Order: sequence, then C-alpha cells, then structure tokens
Amino acid sequence: MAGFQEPPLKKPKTDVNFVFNSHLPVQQSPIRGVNGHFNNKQHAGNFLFPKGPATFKPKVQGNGANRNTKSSDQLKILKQRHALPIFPARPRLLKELKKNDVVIVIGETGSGKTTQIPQYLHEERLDRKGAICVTQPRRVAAITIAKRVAEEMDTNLGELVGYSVRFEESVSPSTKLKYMTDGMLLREAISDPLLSKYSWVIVDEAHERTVSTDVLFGIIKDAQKSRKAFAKYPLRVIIMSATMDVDHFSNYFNKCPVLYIEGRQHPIEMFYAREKQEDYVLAAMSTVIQIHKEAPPQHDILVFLTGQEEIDAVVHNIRLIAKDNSLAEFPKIRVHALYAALPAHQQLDVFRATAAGERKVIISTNIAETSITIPGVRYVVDSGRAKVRNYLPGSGFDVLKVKKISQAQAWQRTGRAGRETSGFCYRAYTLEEFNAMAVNPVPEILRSNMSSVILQLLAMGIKNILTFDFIDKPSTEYVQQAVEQLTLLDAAKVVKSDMLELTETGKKMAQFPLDPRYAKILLSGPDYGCTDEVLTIVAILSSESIYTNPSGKKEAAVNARRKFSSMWCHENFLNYRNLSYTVEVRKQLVQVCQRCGISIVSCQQNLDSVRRCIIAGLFTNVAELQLGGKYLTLDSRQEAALHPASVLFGGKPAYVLFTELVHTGKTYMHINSAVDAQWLFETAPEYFRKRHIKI
Ligand SMILES: Nc1ncnc2c1ncn2[C@@H]1O[C@H](COP(=O)(O)OP(=O)(O)OP(=O)(O)O)[C@@H](O)[C@H]1O
Repeated sequence: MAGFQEPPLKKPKTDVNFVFNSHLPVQQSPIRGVNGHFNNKQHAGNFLFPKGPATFKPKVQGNGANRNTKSSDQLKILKQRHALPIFPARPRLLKELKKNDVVIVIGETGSGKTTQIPQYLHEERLDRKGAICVTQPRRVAAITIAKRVAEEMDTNLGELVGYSVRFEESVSPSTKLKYMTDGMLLREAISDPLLSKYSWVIVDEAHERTVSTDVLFGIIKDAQKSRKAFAKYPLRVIIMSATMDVDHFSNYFNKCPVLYIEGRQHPIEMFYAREKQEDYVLAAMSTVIQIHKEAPPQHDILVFLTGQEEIDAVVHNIRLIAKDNSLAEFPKIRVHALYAALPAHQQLDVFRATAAGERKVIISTNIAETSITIPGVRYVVDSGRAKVRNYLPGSGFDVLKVKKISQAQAWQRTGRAGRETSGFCYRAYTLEEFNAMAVNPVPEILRSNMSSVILQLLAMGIKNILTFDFIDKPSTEYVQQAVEQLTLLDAAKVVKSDMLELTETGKKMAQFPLDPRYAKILLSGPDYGCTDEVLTIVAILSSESIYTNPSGKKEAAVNARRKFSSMWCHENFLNYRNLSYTVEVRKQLVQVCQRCGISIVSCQQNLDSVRRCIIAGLFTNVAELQLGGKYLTLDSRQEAALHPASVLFGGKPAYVLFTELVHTGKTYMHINSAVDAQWLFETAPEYFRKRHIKI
C-alpha cells in the first residue's frame, strides 16, 4: 500500500546556504566536547592511545586457499586493516579484554571496532571453546559486515565467518565469527539461556537501544552469572558504540571498565544550514544537486530521509532533474533507494562500486545509519529526521511517525562518510537545531508494544516481568497492556500476583519467529481448516513487500493489484525475489508447525474460514464504521482511515481488520480484511462484549 502517492515534490529552485562549522580532525573525537559523553571522570585513564604501529603475527589465519602466497588484494586488505585507528591499540585492548568479564569499548565511527575486534579475538585463539557472536540492530549491517570480514580473513562466507538474520542465515559448524541481529540472539536464548555456544558476545551499536538489545543485556548478565557457577568456560561480554552514555551502561554492568579507542582515520568536514529549513525533503534534495555540481565523479552521496514513499519520490525527482540539460556537463548520476522493505539484492546493490565518470546517490532511511561502510561515499546529507515506531498508550498499537533524530544518531550518520578517505557531512538543519536535539534516542523499550518480548521472556522461564533486570525499566502500564494482550490471545496466564506462565498455546507461539498475533493465527489454522492458506498469508505479512512500485507507474500497479481481490493475475508488478523469499519463510514456518504438531489442512478456497482464522490472532486490530462514514478502532477508539490503495477503499464495510496503523499525515489502517461482527463475537466474546459492537 505504501508508495501509492505520486511524488509530491517540486524541483528545488533555491540552494540551501551552508555554513562551514568544523573539521573533525583525525586525532580528535567529534563527540568529545560536543555532547560531553566522553568527558567523564569516572573512566579517565582508559584511553588506548595509538602508540605507533604495533607488530604482531596472527596465530590463526583465515582458511583461504592462498594462505602462504597472499594475493595482492589480500595484501591491500591487510594494509587497510593495519592503518585503522584500532590497530595500534590491539595489544592493550586484548589485555583488557582477557582480564575483564564485561568491557565497554568506545571508538570513533570507522575506527575498526566491528570488523577488527572479533578478528583479534580469533587470532589470539580466544574462541577455542566457543564462538564469537556480534549483534547488530539491523540485518543489512549483519550481512554486509560478515561479508567484509570473510573477505578480510580470506575465507568463504558461511565458513569461518557467517551471519544469521531472521529467516536467513549463512553459517556452518566451523563458524567462529557470527554476525547476527540482536533479535536472532534473543531467539537463540529461548532454547539456550546460557548462550553456551559462545565464549564471547559482542553487543554492537548499543546506543541504539532496540528492544532486543535491551532485553539481551539482562539475559547476558544472567547467563554470565550462571556460567560462572557451573559452566565449562565463562561468557565474556563486550558492549560497543561510538556514541553512548557510558556511565549508565557501566553502572548497569557492575561498574565495568570503559576503553576508548582514540582517533579517527580520516577527517570529515562539517557543514550546517545557515538558516532553518521549511521543508527538510526539499532542503536535502537541493543539497544533493549543489554537491553534484561541485564534487568530482565517483565521490558518492548518501542522503538520510525518513520513509519509503518520501524516498521513492526523491529518487524519482533526482532522476528527472539529472536528465535536465543544465546538468549535462556534470557526471552521470546513478540513484538508489535504500529502505527495509526493498528486496535484499536491491539493498546490496548500493554497495556496488561506481563506473568511471559516474556518481552514486543513495537515498536511505536510518537503515544505513550505523555500522555499514558503503564504498565510494564521501558526502553525507542529513535531513535530521527519521520515522520512528511509537506505542500508542492504551491501544496495543505501534504507530510510525516522522521525528527529529538525536545527536547520537546525527553523529552516526556523519560517520558514514570518511570511512575509506576524507569526507563531508552536510546537516540540512542549523547548529542551534542540532544543539536542541536530544542527546540519545529514547530506548525503544520505553515506546513500543512489549507483547513479543514478554512472550520470549516467559519462554525463557522468567516469570515476573516487573522484576526483570532491565537497563531501563519499561512502564508498568506498557507491561500490563502487553500481558493483557497475551492473556487475550490465550498465550499466558497469571499464576500468582505479578507471576505469569505460558499456556500450552503460548509455548507453541513462542516457537515462531513472529509477532504473537501472527503465531496465534497459525495455531488456529486447524480449528478453521485453513493452516495451508494462513501459512501463506502470514509468510507474506512477515516478509518485505512482494509488490513493486516502479516510479511513474504507481497508479498502474495499484490498479493491477485491485484484480487480486477477485482473481490471480500474472505480470502484475509482483516482486519475484521477495515472493521467493516469502516461499522460503513459508517453508520455515511449516517446519515450526510440524515441530509443534500443528496439522496442515486446507479450506479449499473457503475464504470466510481464512478471515475467521485471521481474527483469532488479530481481533484487537479491528475498526468499526461510524455514522459519519469514518472508522474508529475498537481497542483505543482512535480515528483511522482506509488507504486509497486498499481494495476495500470506497466499499465501507462495517468492520475492518488491519495489521497495523501507519501515520503519514493521517492515520491509515495497513493491510485490511472486511470481517463479520458475528465472527468477532464468536472468536473473542468477552473482549467484544465490552466493546459493544452491533451484530
Ligand atoms: N565493506 C567495506 N568495504 C571497504 N572498506 C570497509 C568495508 N567495511 C569496513 N571497511 C573499512 O573498515 C573500517 C572499519 O570499519 P568498522 O565497521 O570495523 O568500524 P567501526 O569502528 O565498527 O565503525 P562504526 O562505529 O561506524 O560501526 C571502515 O572505516 C572502512 O575503512
């Protein structure tokens, strides 16, 4: 549904006036003196100053074929590794890591934390007893970093170095360095709370404070304690970031030491808008054109905007502008969009190097904000905004809204330049606006629906959520609402005051890497005789969009897809790769169903059964048509509209089920089905009686 509207943008007429602000020199942290996090006395003395090139002979090398006769590519990579700011600190860093159970490592973006520290541990054979796991908040980072490290270690991806992200992994029994999303490690902890496969867990980009990372902190602390008592080898933990509140983290981890990797490899020149910009999208776009007119080819540009529709529109506009005769004398532009809903191959395409005389312009969400290195990027243009998920208190829903980013995020964005060589960062907002931004992002756990997390914690045997050792406690109200949702789904029951337990249904639900509501739909499949059908639907809902929305053909794509409400059509702007991915997801869900003994039956096109089954999981996501023609959600009495791209638009069914609410100017219900009031009552009588629906 997203991506329906044609670009609302005009060609930017005026240039944004920038003022040169500072030069982030090679040997000085950009954050020090700006947000003050590093000026903390408690940890003084832990700086790992570069002491000139250290020499070392790795005890273990990659298992590539040409170990003795290194190719020139390998020698080049080795040289690059040795030039990183972290390299001279290697001996002291290892000494500290060996000495302490938990260490916080702070280092400039690009200093080499993510790619090098795991390799150092491996070279020292500190992974003999268990593998090294490195968590990332985002899948694209986990995959691309694993690829880079495999290349650096001269090994095939999936052998010594691998990755694991939801529904996709490349690992083998010989994998020693495993890059994975924080959510995947949390999932592993359900069956193995001691994390016994690993001797090291490295939590990277800890400042992002995703729900999964926050919960992992508590799990890791617990696992560490238990393993000290009776496991064969201890669990060592490294918490890493370039921009985080070290005191808060260190206090949580029993005043663990904080190590600072000094210096950055390449300088970055910083620019701020001279005046406040009315329209951040136009400001970002005109900055790109300004840079394009001045920068040499192959100096690529990475632009941070907020969401899919906006990014598609900007990509479309820049392509149009690039065709303008007035730009004929400048390099050819290759424009890429980068957001989570894009198929993996399109996401990875942005890493492809530019041809001679060409410039790559990448318009991205905050998916590219941390960890990754995009070859060729020398310019970063930051709109200062991001789309963030926020829980609607009292509703059980998360809503996506465009918000200003934090200073920590702004520095991370800056850090995507200056990785291979010197760079430039243009902030399309003023220095005053920057100073007024929050220092750190609000932890996701304080603003999200917690039902998935609580289901996972219960599956790990943690019965009292309110006493779990969270680094920042979520509000009791949010916890209670999530518990209520899990109780309504028959996943959990209260056994004593504040003590919860999973029901048999809940135990099965926790086996699925899905939102509990989707898991409940699958578990209800046999009751409605339609497991086969709902498996397909849930697989699609859990994958990235199977639709394509080519720019300039959005209307045609929407019209083509309208036909799906009555019949299957070919050649209707379906995304082949994402469809194939969905088939893989479905296969994995079938395996979990088989493990849980859920029989896979088909209702043979009886779509009413399918809709009733979907209600079993999503009955809290229903809106009712009001007299004035508007919809109100039954759970929170919130006004929400059908999107013009929905097949139900204009039809006005009395009750509409949706998967989520999306706020883009107006609140839209995302992905809909018309449902019957009688079915609602039959599925959750207690719940709907309280909501007085009309039958
Ligand atoms: N895919 C890649 N291609 C080329 N160079 C790369 C690639 N990945 C990493 N590098 C090089 O390795 C350096 C260190 O990257 P690394 O991700 O380890 O830094 P980091 O300190 O973890 O940064 P951040 O805090 O931004 O995650 C980069 O600055 C870059 O020079």
